[in-house]
Amino acid sequence: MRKITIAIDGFSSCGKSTMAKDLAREIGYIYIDSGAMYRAVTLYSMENSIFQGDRIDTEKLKSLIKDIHIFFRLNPETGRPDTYLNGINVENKIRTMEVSSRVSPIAALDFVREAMVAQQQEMGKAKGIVMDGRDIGTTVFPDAELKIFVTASPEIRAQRRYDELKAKGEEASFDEILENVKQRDYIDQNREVSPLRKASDALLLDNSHLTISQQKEWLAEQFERVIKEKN
Ligand SMILES: Nc1ncnc2c1ncn2[C@@H]1O[C@H](COP(=O)(O)OP(=O)(O)OP(=O)(O)O)[C@@H](O)[C@H]1O
Ligand SMILES: Nc1ccn([C@@H]2O[C@H](COP(=O)(O)O)[C@@H](O)[C@H]2O)c(=O)n1
Repeated sequence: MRKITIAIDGFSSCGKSTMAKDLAREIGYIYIDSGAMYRAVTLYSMENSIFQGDRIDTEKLKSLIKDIHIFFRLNPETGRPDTYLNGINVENKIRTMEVSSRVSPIAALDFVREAMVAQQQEMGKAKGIVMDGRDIGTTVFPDAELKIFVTASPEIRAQRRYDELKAKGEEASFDEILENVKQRDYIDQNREVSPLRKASDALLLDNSHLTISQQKEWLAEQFERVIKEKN
């Protein structure tokens, strides 16, 4: 059966990776969390004095970007891919609030996007991939056979993230998370390069009132429909 490319975009913390990972596992496709790549560049920037307060030394980052190597490896315990930055597993480190609060300005830099998009396109060359992010259906894989754009209210998204952090035993403030979600949405939608937009041919999914299993079922139906059409 011919494999396809699946692009899942949308606002922060709305459940894109939850849906994407589950679908990829069930259909035997590769799953790539493109946000993890921007988070890894941000962590690298934090660890290499590229941030001076909130200011980003863009010239320094530009000169070092070729030294940033990101890859994913399946974690047999979680059954999910972990993110590696220059050979080190940074999966937990890139999910902190500090990284979340710094990632969108880094992801707005044209040379950072150019480097990440090139790697993402390389990963998807052979198709059979589910990638989630902000510009997958518009820029990375404009010819993807199945495109989804996910949304939910900021309050619902912040609550989901808050619950997740609490369940992991991490310190979390609902107000701080809500502020971060809104701030990232704003930067992601208003940046010059590849702003967050629904691709004109993407299906819109507002999952504010859907359970994880309902959205999973909906996505599986969309996949089955497209696969039938394409084969
Ligand atoms: N329909 C849903 N109902 C309730 N919780 C959900 C739903 N979908 C996802 N979640 C939970 O919401 C949280 C955020 O989901 P997820 O990490 O998949 O979002 P995301 O869109 O990939 O976020 P980010 O953009 O930050 O990477 C997770 O804790 C996940 O379990
Ligand atoms: N294709 C993408 C994916 C992500 N970003 C930026 O990275 C941030 C973190 O992404 P998460 O999916 O982990 O939330 C996100 O807020 C965007 O700023 C991007 O620009 N393009």
